Amino acid sequence: MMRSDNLKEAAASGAAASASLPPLIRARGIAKSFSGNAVLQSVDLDLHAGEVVGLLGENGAGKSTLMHILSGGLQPDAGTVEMDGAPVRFGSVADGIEAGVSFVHQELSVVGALSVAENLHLGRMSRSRTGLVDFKLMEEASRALLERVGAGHIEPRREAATLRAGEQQLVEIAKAAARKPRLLILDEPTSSLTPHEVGGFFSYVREARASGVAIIFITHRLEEAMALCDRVVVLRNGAIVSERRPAETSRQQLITDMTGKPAIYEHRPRTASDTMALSLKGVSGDRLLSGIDLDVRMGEIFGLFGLVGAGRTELLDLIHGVHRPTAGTISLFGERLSLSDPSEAVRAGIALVPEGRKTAGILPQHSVRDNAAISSLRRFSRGIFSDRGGDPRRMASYRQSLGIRMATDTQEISTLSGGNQQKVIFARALMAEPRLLLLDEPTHGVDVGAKADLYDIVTREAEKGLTVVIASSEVPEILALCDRVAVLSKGRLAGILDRVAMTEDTILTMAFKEH
Ligand SMILES: Nc1ncnc2c1ncn2[C@@H]1O[C@H](COP(=O)(O)OP(=O)(O)OP(=O)(O)O)[C@@H](O)[C@H]1O
Repeated sequence: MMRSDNLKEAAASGAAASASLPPLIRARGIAKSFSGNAVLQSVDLDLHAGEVVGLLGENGAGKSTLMHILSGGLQPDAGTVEMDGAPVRFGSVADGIEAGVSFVHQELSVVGALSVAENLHLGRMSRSRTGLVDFKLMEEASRALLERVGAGHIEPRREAATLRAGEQQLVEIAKAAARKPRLLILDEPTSSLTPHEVGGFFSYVREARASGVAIIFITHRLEEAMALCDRVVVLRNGAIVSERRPAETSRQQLITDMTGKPAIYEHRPRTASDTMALSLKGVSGDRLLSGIDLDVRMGEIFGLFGLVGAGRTELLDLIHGVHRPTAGTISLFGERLSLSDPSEAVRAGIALVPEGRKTAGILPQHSVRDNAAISSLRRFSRGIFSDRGGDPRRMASYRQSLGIRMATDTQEISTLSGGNQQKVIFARALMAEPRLLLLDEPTHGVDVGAKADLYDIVTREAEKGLTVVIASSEVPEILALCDRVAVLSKGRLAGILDRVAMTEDTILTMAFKEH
């Protein structure tokens, strides 16, 4: 196992106050394989009370697997775990929780039909003296919990299904906080939070650290890891390759630790085609959008930026036929679109990579191959699995170019790491050979190296004539990829910036202007 020199020193000083005590968690020689595939190889990790440790690594590096082992959801093939110096072996997640280990997963699991308060109290409903569930008490406790994690704006009575992904994430964090854990594991907790929510969440983590909780923060956002963590551990191919302190390292160094090479993607300018691909005239609809005019040329990569609630996803939904516009017209290559559902969009040559994997229509019980084949098959036939093989050669080529990590494409998609599932969804959209590709936050959960690969592929497809519209809340993504950007604000078009005018400043100023 490779380890950097500053490693042990950093680990030891992570919690100087508790230096004389054994670490809260000491994991030694942790190994795990799936069907003969080694995912973790002899991992050693110490975690001290009162420190925030960032866990970084490429998609499929083994981060979630290691966390499942520490929290009792998986058993290691080899290795030991000690807690406060005594050996422990959690037989289940419940055992882990009992011992004070709480794991907030990447995939959300709130129960949509229940209220926020009920979700927060699942399995531990407050009861009055008469034995009835005391909703008032539950709501008050929920309000306090939500406020603690920076989610005071969420009303406890709200039905959980009506919450945004980011709000659901905060409810999950509040639920974990309620268990008063000693070790809190957070797997990509900020991927769908607004910048404001990230601020509130950071305050909670700092407060938890001050009260002695050990926190593991898994993220693909290196800036956040650098801002929040006392120590950053990098996992590569199932082994720890570095442990560093944020103040003594750089973004580039961490990327190199993760991938073995620096990942830099620069926008490649292209000459605009004369052919109009997508044209929106006075489009209103989906309750929020009003009077949108846009023209996107063939082969252009066109960004849609806006703060939460600006209408980015809603606009993509109108183009993709999820909803019909209440006014205005949408045309694709000069033909007016009148789509009544998304399957018609696929036949018209429009593919969408939707936001959020769970809602992205993956079939979790099915193989990667079946999942990748869905939309391309729909285009040519009406049955989903009429040819279950899809096009294995093209899938193999995307597997290679996107670096999709899996044992075989007959593997169930749900056994892939989160970021690799996202890449399969991306491959699926491209395999449909669309004329127009709609991307809604396409790189959530995708590691920095793979992001650069995805940008490169999108750019290469655009060079061949594919028209791309990408909604993103990440300004660096817009700047890396887009030829122009439309900024939305409260359902209206605040303005369009071309390449020369696009900077972080101009984009954000425009987005905030009418807010
Ligand atoms: N139940 C399983 N069966 C087979 N393979 C699995 C299973 N669970 C995980 N794997 C494999 O183990 C590897 C590591 O996955 P893991 O989820 O730990 O990665 P990760 O570092 O968390 O990635 P990401 O950043 O994409 O979330 C992946 O290649 C994944 O496909």
